[in-house]
Amino acid sequence: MAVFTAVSLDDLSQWIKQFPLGEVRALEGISSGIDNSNFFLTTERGDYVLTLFENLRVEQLPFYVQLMRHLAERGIPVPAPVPTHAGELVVTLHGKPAIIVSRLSGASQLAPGPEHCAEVGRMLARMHLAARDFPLAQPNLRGLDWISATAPTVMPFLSAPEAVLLRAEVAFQQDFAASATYAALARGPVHADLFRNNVMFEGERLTGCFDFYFAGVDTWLFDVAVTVNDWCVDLASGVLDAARVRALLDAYHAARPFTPAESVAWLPLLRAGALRFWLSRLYDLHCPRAAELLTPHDPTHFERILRARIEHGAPELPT
Ligand SMILES: Nc1ncnc2c1ncn2[C@@H]1O[C@H](COP(=O)(O)OP(=O)(O)OP(=O)(O)O)[C@@H](O)[C@H]1O
Ligand SMILES: N[C@@H](CCO)C(=O)O
Repeated sequence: MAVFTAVSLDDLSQWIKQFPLGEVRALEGISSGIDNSNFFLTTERGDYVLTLFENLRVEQLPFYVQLMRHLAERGIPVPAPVPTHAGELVVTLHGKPAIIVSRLSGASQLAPGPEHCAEVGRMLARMHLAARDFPLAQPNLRGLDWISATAPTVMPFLSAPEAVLLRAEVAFQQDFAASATYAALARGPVHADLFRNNVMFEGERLTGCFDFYFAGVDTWLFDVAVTVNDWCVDLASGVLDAARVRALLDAYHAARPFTPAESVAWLPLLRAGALRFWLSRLYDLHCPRAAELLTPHDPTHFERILRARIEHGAPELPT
């Protein structure tokens, strides 16, 4: 269950008047999602999603919400936040910051083929280019600073082989982040969590992506790595599927060509992407938030992916 704050039709009848959306017709809690309370909202004007932020700090929200607006205005298929009559995008409901965004059509594609991966690669490149002139900046809050600070917290819970791998990979990533190759990588606002469950499809047509609440400024290639590590792996083994990797990378490259520095950085950043989610899943498993009711994601999946990248490498980027 993922409606942490109950909201009723009655609660909304006055509240909705600050938006140009007419009367509320229906409200339905959304059961997936682990961070926020989400509702499908139907009004006289159409279909929307209402989100109440349970954990994010209010000062973090402008980056995410303005980024969605910026991308939507440039034709990237992401939820468009609806402003109030007064022009506010974030308002309070039951004491929590809340937004209303447009509802995307379609459904997740949890068993993607190369054609789906090509759509994702194309959209990701277009998104990176469209965000180049986004004026707000916020670092990736799950970047290397967070990784370096969090690794010692989970270390006491790990087996000896896990601890050896985690210590070695954090050191490897710290060295790589200090290199000239890393400094040469293109950067900008990135989604940073573009997993299968955050993208919608109708058949083979991508209809949109959502969940920008891990977005931040980081290297574009890190975003590609996070995306490939989810969309192009065999979920049982963590092994990359060559056809899906090729489809995603070729489509990205056609819209935003990879640079020579990115070719050198590709394997280290695939490892960085695996490390980031291995560690966040370890943290959620061993250090759960108070009153956490949800089943944590399995960390061993990303440990396997990290070991597979270290041992077997990865297909090269297109040039
Ligand atoms: N704009 C949208 N259009 C259509 N469906 C949406 C939209 N936003 C969210 N959803 C639906 O709500 C669900 C939960 O949303 P979301 O993933 O953003 O929540 P969350 O609490 O941040 O979850 P998590 O952190 O687990 O990804 C999604 O799986 C999707 O089905
Ligand atoms: N995509 C994350 C969940 C948080 O969005 C994971 O699979 O660990």
